[in-house]
Amino acid sequence: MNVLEIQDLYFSYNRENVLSQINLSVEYGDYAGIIGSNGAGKSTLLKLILGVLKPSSGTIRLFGKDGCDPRDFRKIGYIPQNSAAFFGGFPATVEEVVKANLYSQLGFLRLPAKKHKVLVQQALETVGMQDCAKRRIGELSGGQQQRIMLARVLVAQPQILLLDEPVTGIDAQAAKSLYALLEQLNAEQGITILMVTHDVERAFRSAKHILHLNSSGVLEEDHDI
Ligand SMILES: Nc1ncnc2c1ncn2[C@@H]1O[C@H](COP(=O)(O)OP(=O)(O)OP(=O)(O)O)[C@@H](O)[C@H]1O
Repeated sequence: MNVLEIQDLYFSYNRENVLSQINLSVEYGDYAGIIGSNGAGKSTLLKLILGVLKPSSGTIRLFGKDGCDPRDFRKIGYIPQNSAAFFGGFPATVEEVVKANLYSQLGFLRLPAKKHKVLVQQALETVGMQDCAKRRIGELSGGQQQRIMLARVLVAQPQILLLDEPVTGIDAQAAKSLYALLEQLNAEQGITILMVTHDVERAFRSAKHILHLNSSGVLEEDHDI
């Protein structure tokens, strides 16, 4: 069964055509990587899936429904490009950053209950960062911050992760262990992953399949490295 189904999608900003005739199916439990050169339209494709942008033509079905239903937002764990740099500037602790993503369960004025604290603790354990819960996020390394970004979305127990360049700006060792973590989340928790990356070599090793968005804005299955 497909979590995401895109048919005949075209998209342009103003008059400039960015994506052409995109067809994509992502099954529950899949781990797919999207590669492509700078400006090919990878981030744009994620924004269309999220419903932030509207297709010029074609259809996007997510969780079996047309478009992105706001009630389904909590089923999506989206990590935008450079989000660690954004959150790294917050004067907040790691657990505060993670807990803030429970907003849909907490409401504005309610204090977190024991179960919310447990969810935060579990999310931090999943990414191996439980010992840093009380530290300021800005004090952590780029690789550690990226793990916190992952914990921040995992705390809401998403069904699909949409990751935009998750290893940008982190060293080779941290990138390797982040990929290992993604593989584990996919294999052991069945979380579906759709990841945009420039890290072609490691993405081929980590993801179950790779799609290439070419410079004409067409998406095709890629079997080469
Ligand atoms: N808000 C916008 N308004 C107009 N054009 C835009 C806008 N955002 C992106 N573009 C253009 O759309 C094209 C695709 O951009 P996008 O960011 O999706 O590419 P990308 O494949 O993610 O690139 P990168 O690998 O560099 O992150 C680029 O030519 C870009 O200049």
